Amino acid sequence: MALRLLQNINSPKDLKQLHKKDLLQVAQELREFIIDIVATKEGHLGASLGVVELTIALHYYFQTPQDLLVWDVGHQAYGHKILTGRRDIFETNRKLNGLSGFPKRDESEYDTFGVGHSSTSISAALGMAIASKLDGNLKKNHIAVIGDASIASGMAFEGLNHAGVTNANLWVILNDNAIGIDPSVGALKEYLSKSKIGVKPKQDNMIEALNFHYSGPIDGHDFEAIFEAFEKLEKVEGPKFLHIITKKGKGLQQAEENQVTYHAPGKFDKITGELLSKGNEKLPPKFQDVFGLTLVELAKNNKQIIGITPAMPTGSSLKYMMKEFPDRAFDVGIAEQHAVTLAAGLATQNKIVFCTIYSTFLQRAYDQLIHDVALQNLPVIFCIDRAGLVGEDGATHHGVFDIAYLRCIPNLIIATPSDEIELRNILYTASLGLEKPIGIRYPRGRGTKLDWQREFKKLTIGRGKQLKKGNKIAIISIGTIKIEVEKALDELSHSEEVAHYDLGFVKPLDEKLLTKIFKKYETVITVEDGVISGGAGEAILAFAHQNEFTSKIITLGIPDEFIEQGATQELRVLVGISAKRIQQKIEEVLT
Ligand SMILES: Cc1ncc(C[n+]2csc(CCOP(=O)(O)OP(=O)(O)O)c2C)c(N)n1
Ligand SMILES: CC(=O)[C@@H](O)[C@H](O)COP(=O)(O)O
Ligand SMILES: [Mg+2]
Repeated sequence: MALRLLQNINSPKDLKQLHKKDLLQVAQELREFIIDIVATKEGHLGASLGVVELTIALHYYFQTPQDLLVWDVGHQAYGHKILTGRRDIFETNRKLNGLSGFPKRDESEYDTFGVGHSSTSISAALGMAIASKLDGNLKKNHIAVIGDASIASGMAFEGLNHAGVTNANLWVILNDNAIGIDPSVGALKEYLSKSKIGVKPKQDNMIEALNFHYSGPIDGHDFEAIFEAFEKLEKVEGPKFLHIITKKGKGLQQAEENQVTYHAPGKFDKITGELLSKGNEKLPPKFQDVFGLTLVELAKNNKQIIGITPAMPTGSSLKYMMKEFPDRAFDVGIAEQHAVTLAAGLATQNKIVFCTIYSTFLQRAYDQLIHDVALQNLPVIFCIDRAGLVGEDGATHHGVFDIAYLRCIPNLIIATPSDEIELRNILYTASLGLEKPIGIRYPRGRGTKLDWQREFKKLTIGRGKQLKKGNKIAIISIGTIKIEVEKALDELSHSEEVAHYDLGFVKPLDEKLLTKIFKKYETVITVEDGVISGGAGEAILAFAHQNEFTSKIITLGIPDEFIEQGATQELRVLVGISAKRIQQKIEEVLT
């Protein structure tokens, strides 16, 4: 690919040397460059393709990095990274020790705010704008770029609400492509689509009602229209709002036509756009599909069952229930707090609610979990997806805090199924009706069992089990990290000395089983794919201490630091919970 212009753009300064008429060529080259790299290195595609013109226009018109640009979520910031000095290392995007897939303050002065979770941009940019004002810096622009799905989140509205009563030099640019990862939902989406086609009378403009100077909607792929809007809004004081319409996936036909798939498509042919993933028929299922398909099975037999996802129907596989039972399965948009309290409300009316949320996004709804669910002991079933290390999304997305942040909440059961069968059985058990809320955590990706659709078995809450006998050391694994322990034991020369237990539940702990273990073994090693501080291993340590057991206890898990991006397996090696590292630890103890 010839990068006639792009190859000479090492910073926005270089971009500004070009004539406006050259920007179309830059846009074409930038698109090709993004497609070229994402086709082989993988990552988020559609969102960055959709904002190519906007990205170029922002860096051409404004004085970045003095003017502060905040990307919401940041999955659309690939063009921004490439134009701000990271073109030649962009192929390391999302790889171990490479560029982060999201803007990150440590990485570049152009990355003004670390992102990954959505809907933070307006608050962050407003904070910067207020600080500039206090410092007497009245010329500085502060620009939040936010998508139509992200702006529907409560947090974005909190930011708009505040900004509207300030005179801050804040720009909010709404990149409206009518889709999140899945199609956008809700009344705001309807409002936006009406304003696009001019059905809404001007006086009904809700953004103007919030005291913003509003401009739009305009074609976000048209440089002239963008510059004209920038010039117009620059003249007014106080918060400004520009509504642009773009197409997600713009420039790659397949990505434009299949926007859900091409949000993050994996490897694909850069010319045809054809996906390169092989047929999946012979592979074990994804945990998400075990969840989603099992839920459909359960919902068929029980009309009280309801499903909820905040904005991740495809990722979580709730899409299966949404298709089969559209009246009982809800995508509520990027609204984790609402999702949890909605679940609580439904549970007060005796509905059996399965609320599926990525572990990292459940952090958003912590108070709702405590105040609305646990405190009232409402038996909501939280299906905590993407638990553990998630790989290339990195520090913003790893689901490593959940055990620690859930363990301290009274009433809450924490289940850590160790494979697909256990997941299926705990979903079934929960559907029969529990007296308390439960969090069921499982990881991103596939399990190991092709024959997972076995007959349901009711589990006893709080019961762990022995998987392998041994006489010297006991390994207790928590959840699906069991597989790494099994591999470690397979390759161990003195494996008869090592027993293996599956904890099953972090809360309540299987005290009977733990008592047996501590009475028998000199050394106990716990292995989890969550943080050590406050994790399951520490729960076991506390149990041993309280009961005056004297075995040596070694806790393996995520150390007290943020883990960056990389392949999940690479990261497991790094933190010491891969099969090899567990084996080394056992050998250390045995010698
Ligand atoms: C708090 C939170 N919930 C969910 C997500 C997952 N997520 C990432 S991007 C995205 C959709 C964003 O859509 P939009 O804001 O319209 O941007 P677009 O992808 O269309 O550019 C979602 C749901 C997230 N990053 N953060
Ligand atoms: C940017 C973002 O938050 C999502 O696109 C996330 O990367 C999805 O993760 P999964 O690929 O695990 O569904
Ligand atoms: Mg969108």
